[in-house]
This record gives sequence, C-alpha cells and structure tokens, in this order.
Amino acid sequence: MSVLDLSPVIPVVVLDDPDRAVPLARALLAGGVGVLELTLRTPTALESLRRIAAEVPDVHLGAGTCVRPADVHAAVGAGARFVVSPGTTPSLVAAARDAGVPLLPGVATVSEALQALEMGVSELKFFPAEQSGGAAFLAALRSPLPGLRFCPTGGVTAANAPDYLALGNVGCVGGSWLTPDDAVRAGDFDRVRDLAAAAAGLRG
Ligand SMILES: O=C(O)C(=O)C[C@H](O)[C@H](O)COP(=O)(O)O
Repeated sequence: MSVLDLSPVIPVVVLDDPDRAVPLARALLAGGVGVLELTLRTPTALESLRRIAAEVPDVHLGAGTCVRPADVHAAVGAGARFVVSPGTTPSLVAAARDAGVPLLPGVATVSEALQALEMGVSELKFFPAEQSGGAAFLAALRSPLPGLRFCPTGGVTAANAPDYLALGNVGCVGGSWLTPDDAVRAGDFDRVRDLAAAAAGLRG
C-alpha cells in the first residue's frame, strides 16, 4: 500500500527525548493513526527510530528531514520503512531505491514536480504547502498533471486539512499538530491520542 494511503494525516514528529518515543508512537496508534514521520532534526532521532521500530512494530514508521543520501541509509538502518525529504534530488531518489524504501520527496513548483516525474517518482510531498499556494495550487495541477499525487505538508492544520483532503490528487496531509511540543514534553499522551483520533476521522 502507498504511504499516502495509510492515514488521512501523517504526523510529523520532532522529538528531543528518546524516552518519549515509544509512548508517543503508542498514543498515535491508540488514536487510530498507524503511521508517523520522525524527523531527523534532533541528535537522538535515530535512537528514537530504533526504539519505535523495536517496540511499536505496528506503527508504519518513517523518517523525515532526510536531506542527504546518508540520512536515508541511517534512517533505514534504524528501522524506517519510508523516508521523507523537504526537496527532490537525484541522489536522494537513488539512495531510497538502493535502500529499498519509498521516498516522499518535496516539491513546491510545477517544474520540480516534472523533474520528480522524470526520475520516476509520482507520489510527492508538497512543501511548504501553505506558503507555496495551498490547496488552490494543488487543485490547479490536477488536470495538467493527472498522474501525480501529493502529501501537502507545512502549515497544514486540523482547520485547513479538509480543504486539501477534498482534492482528488491528495492522498493525505502531513503535519505537526498531532504532537504539540508542550504535550510531548509534559508526557500528556492522552492529548496526543485525542488529537490523533480527531485526525484519523478527517476522512472516511
Ligand atoms: O522536516 C521536514 O522534512 C520538513 O519538510 C518540514 C515538516 O514537514 C514541517 O516542519 C511540518 O511542520 P508543520 O508546518 O508544523 O506541520
């Protein structure tokens, strides 16, 4: 199954403390969200990936902020089953193919989308979504580029997610709102579970 079809929302997670990783993944799962993208933005991100992969195998685990081929290999070595990048380069596409995992590479323009298509990638992250034209931009791509599907991410919230999810070329959206910093720091995983439950119900 495509990464875009796992859940209406892919939670984008920035985690400082690996001790929070497993309870956070379990809270998302308890809320009905069986996928998460853990960003490689913190020094302990690979450790958090390893713990989630080992202890919460039911969650479809991905790694975000992969900006170099080495990030892709490190993330997959730590247990990531898909990788996400804010942009699209031939070396990232090649690294994901070598590693045998799907890559959701970011694009923000029509030319970038066409370049991705030339590299054989037709499922893309639209990033940064709100700043790059939002749902209206993606709606305009539908007829000239019918073969492309998107996961808009960047500025997507519970309030504007339905506008994206209503589009025929959007598989899911990505966003950080399911795992607010203050809730994660306080260990308030009931709040994460409730936000996940609301997100899981956005379409379906
Ligand atoms: O880390 C990456 O690879 C990124 O591309 C950035 C994230 O997708 C955004 O940071 C989403 O964050 P929100 O806008 O708060 O939902």
